[in-house]
Amino acid sequence: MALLSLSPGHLLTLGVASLIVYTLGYVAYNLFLHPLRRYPGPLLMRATRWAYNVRLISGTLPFDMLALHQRYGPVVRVAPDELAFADPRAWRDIMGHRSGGGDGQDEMVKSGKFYRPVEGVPRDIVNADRQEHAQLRRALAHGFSERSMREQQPLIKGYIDLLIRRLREIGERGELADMTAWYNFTTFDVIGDLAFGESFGCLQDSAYHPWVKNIFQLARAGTVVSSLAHYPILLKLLLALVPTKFAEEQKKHTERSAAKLKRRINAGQERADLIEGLLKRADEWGITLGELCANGSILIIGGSETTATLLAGVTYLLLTNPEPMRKVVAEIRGAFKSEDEIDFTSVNRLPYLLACLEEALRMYPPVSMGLPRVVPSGGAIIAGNYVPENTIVAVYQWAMYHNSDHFKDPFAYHPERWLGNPAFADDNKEAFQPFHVGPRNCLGRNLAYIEMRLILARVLWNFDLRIAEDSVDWMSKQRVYNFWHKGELNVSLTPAVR
Ligand code: HEM
Repeated sequence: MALLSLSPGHLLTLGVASLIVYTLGYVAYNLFLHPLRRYPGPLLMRATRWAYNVRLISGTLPFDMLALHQRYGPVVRVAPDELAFADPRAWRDIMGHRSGGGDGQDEMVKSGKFYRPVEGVPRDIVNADRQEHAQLRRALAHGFSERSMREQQPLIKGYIDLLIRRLREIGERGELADMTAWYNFTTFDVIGDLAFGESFGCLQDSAYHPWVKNIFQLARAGTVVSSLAHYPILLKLLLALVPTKFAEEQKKHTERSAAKLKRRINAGQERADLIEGLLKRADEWGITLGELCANGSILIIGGSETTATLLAGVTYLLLTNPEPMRKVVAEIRGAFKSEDEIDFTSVNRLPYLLACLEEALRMYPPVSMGLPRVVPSGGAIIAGNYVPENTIVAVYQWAMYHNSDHFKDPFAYHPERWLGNPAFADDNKEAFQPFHVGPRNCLGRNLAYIEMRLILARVLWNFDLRIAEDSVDWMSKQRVYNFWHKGELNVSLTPAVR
């Protein structure tokens, strides 16, 4: 009653005062009473999540993490309820099987704030809960078996042939090729075909398909959404403000995916691709078209941008490191008599090529961010530290791999470190997990290695590459909005003289 008799001015003052008192109380709790209060970190990050969010949205988070670990040590409190780890033991403790709650049984679950299911979109293998995940993983694993991959070889080779043809045409016209785009075209076409039964036509049209463009836009918007996911009211407000044009674009995206998948279903179950295993069980498990689409889409997102990023990264690192480039080119051109001999099996006999890829995965990990997990009830021991339940925990790959505690000369490109060179004997290889560990690690790891080896070997077999002036600092100027924001990697291509 007394409130009703207050003037609007008084009500506003009261509102502001309550907000200030609440905020001060919240900050004081986080700093002095919170179960994580003893963990080190910058004051602002320990007090509120905003300092973390600003870094996430501005694309500097993976790099800032290195500076934070250098200043505060291997465990840093990066938000009131979140810890970042730069201790190699954390990989298994966070991602591993039975990484243990109080009873030593519970695995950490993926943080719903980051792996937020989208309303109306069915869950997929990446954001499914534990039980559903195990089922999906079993069904999808079929498409990643060695036998399936052998059967997929002609399809993959066809797209690499087209890539080489397009690059040759560009070279003949004396133009520069943007390798960021060309690798994206190739890997999206390959995985599009393997997951949805048809390519995106990127190589054919020498252009990004709208489906692919949409994915890149969503990744950037995702940094804002996952920041606001910690404030449900603000997130609701943001989602209500999303322009209708954007919602329509999303609707079109879903319709395009469903249409593709229907064509794949009509082609029959017997096709050596990544979705075959799921299609075979669709009736038995009652899997809907929406669920099939969601899983097809996640295969494309997980399987193309990652591989293309690494290929662009290794190409840049070789272009800016002449000695490793000379060695890898000599290895590839010395190992074969003709291009036809470069296939799934023969590329495995190129150790220096593999070392170049590993070192690129270290310096430029496609998943550079920390993918957050939540500590189960009862808490857990992570890298020797007791961490209370409900804490968000993560390992940031870029920061881990540029940490001189684990890798000698971490900012320089040394493929030799992966070939037993004694100069790098003290490197801690356990720290290096670009595909993660445990039950939710990368299902496409073998496919990724095959694609990366084949594509790089074929490009370097065919062309001498030179970096264009405008791309010399390609890597150092990048930011990360979930994905690396890569920009053009322009190179000139001259046919190799053998
Ligand atoms: C260099 C290339 C690649 C890297 C660095 C990479 C890395 C990763 C990482 C770190 C995860 C764990 C994600 C998480 O914890 O949420 C993951 C999961 C996954 N990746 Fe990859 N990936 C690559 C290529 C591929 C390819 C070619 C495919 C094929 C489609 C693929 C399919 C998957 C799938 C299906 C999952 C989810 C597995 C599960 O939840 O059980 N990835 N990948």
